[in-house]
Amino acid sequence: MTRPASGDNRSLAIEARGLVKRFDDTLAVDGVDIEVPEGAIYGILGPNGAGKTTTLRMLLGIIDPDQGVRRIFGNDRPHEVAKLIGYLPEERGLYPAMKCDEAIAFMGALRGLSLAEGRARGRELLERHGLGHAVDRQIRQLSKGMAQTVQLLGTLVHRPRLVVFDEPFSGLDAINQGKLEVMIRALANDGTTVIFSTHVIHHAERLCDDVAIIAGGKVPYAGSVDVARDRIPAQVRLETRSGDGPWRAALPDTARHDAKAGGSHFWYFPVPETGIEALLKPLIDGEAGILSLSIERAGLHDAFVEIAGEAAARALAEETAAGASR
Ligand SMILES: Nc1ncnc2c1ncn2[C@@H]1O[C@H](COP(=O)(O)OP(=O)(O)OP(=O)(O)O)[C@@H](O)[C@H]1O
Repeated sequence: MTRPASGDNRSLAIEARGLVKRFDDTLAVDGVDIEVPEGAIYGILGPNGAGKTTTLRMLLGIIDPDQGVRRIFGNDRPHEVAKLIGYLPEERGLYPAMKCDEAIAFMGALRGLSLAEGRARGRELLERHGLGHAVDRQIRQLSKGMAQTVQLLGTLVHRPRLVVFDEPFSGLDAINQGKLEVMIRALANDGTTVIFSTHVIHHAERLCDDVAIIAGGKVPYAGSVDVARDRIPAQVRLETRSGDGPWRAALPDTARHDAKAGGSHFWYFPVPETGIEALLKPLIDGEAGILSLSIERAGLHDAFVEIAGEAAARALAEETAAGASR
């Protein structure tokens, strides 16, 4: 099933306006507005301490905002719709003595599911996600990644309409991160709305229809990933055999030039307003010797730098590197 593009008239799973939260002298969240359409995969992207967890907790009603409103499926009292929501908190943890199916059933019971139903569904979920062999194992006998997957499955046991994952990729190896991406896409394909926080740009870029970029408690951008990327003009990457000649006049003065040891030359510049075709004739007639030519669209990383600034992007990159080496 193809999901509709963001920005259409779907109803909103989450609507937050002007959320503010202060802890003593820390302004953790400073006027956050977000809109999450039903069925979307939505990312809250930002470095450590940006306000991601505080925002998610306010959306869920775990804490109340000092100012602002939030509506979940149109209801401004999140507790009243708790049974429609699955939540993976940043602090992971299940009771170590419980067996996997019991742990999932327990999480279901907290959302109104009977224990028998929760256990049956837990077994089904474990089987479907490659953990059928672990059904009767206690949580304490699992690896950290497996325990985290069980907790994730526990958030789905009651078939929520909305799932809220706080840094769901942290603590998972690359294989389990890949499986989680598949799971998130499958949830959205079935109509479940997914909102997750992350400090890793490529998870947001690969998965999300929409993102809120958050830094220092503020959201300088909330909207479509594609629109964010298109804020930066696409770049031409041209490789030529020749390094000079009359054809150079066809390139903008600002083109960046790299001469390679192998003898070829690279030129980087924004796609000219006249289009790429107008460049080709002077290059060919002037015998520039075109070796390669491509148009490269900006990634979400470039957009993040533009929107949130170098310092926030550096903080994000440092956390990603630290996470990879843990
Ligand atoms: N209960 C609290 N008491 C005091 N300060 C808090 C509390 N919770 C969060 N903060 C502060 O609010 C700011 C935002 O924290 P928050 O946890 O929302 O950020 P985050 O983007 O989720 O970062 P991280 O990924 O590191 O958790 C930080 O400066 C944090 O220290």
